[in-house]
Amino acid sequence: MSTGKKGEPIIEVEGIDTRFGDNVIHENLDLTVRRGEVIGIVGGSGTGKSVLLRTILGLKKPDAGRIRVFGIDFSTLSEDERRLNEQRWGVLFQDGALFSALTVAENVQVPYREHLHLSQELMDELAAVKIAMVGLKPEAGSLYPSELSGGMRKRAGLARALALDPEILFLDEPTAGLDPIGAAAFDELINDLKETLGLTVFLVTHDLDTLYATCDRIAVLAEKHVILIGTIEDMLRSSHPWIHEYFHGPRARAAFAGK
Ligand SMILES: Nc1ncnc2c1ncn2[C@@H]1O[C@H](COP(=O)(O)OP(=O)(O)OP(=O)(O)O)[C@@H](O)[C@H]1O
Repeated sequence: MSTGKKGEPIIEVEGIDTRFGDNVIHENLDLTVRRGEVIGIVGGSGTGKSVLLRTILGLKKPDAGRIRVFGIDFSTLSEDERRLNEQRWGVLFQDGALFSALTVAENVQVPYREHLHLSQELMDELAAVKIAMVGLKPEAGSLYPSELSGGMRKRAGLARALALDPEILFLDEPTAGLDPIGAAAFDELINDLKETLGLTVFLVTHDLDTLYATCDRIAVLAEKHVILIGTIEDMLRSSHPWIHEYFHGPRARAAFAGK
C-alpha cells in the first residue's frame, strides 16, 4: 500500500550518532530514502548496517541527530501513536524470526492478532493471500518452521512482514544462507513486490547479485557514516579503496558479468 508520492523522502536520517559505551558506531550519519525505491545498504563487517536498521526502527535510540519515517519523528509519539504507525512497515530479520511453535499461517496472523480485531475466518483468508503472494503453495500454511527449507522460511517471514500491507519493507540479509537459485528467486520476488505493491525496500545485504538485480540505489557505510549513495554506475566510478575493491573485485566481476 502506498499513501504518498513516489520519490518523496520516506526515511530521513539526519546527523545521527550511535554508540555502545565507548564504541562509536555512527557519527553524523545522514541518509535519505525515497518512496518507491529499493535501497541497498552495504559496508564491511561491523560497520553498523544492522545497527542502522535497528535505529531507524526505534529499537535503538540514537545518541544524537534525528530520524523521521513517513515524515514523522517517532521519538515524539505516544506509545499508541507509535504502535499505529509501526504497522506501516514490515521487517524481515536475518533469521526469519518465525515462532517455531506456530504454523506458517499462524505466524502470518501474529500481526493481525496484535494490531487488529478480525474474525478467525478473515485472518485465515488474509494469511492465505500473503502466503500466495510470496510464492508459497497453500499447503505451506499448515507447516511448522522446522518443516521448511531455508528459502521457504525466508518467504514465510516475508509473508508475515507483508501481513499489514506495509509501505516500507526492511530486509536484513534476506538471501544469506540461500543457494544461488533460491537467492535469485528471492531477488525476483522483491522486484515483483516493489512493482505490484509500490513498496519501498530498505535492504541490508552483502550479496552482489541482489544489489545488481534489485537496487535502485546503494548506500555505502564506512568510517562511521554513509560515504557514498548512488547507482551501481556511481559505485563503479568511485575511487574509494573499499568501494573500488568491493565493486571491482573478482566476486563483483562474476556478479556483473554480461549485465
Ligand atoms: N547490542 C549491542 N551491544 C554492543 N555492541 C553492539 C550491539 N549490537 C551491535 N554492536 C556493535 O556494533 C557494531 C556494528 O554492528 P552491526 O551488526 O550493525 O554490523 P554490520 O555492519 O551489520 O555487520 P555484518 O555485516 O557483519 O552483519 C559492531 O562493532 C557490533 O559489535
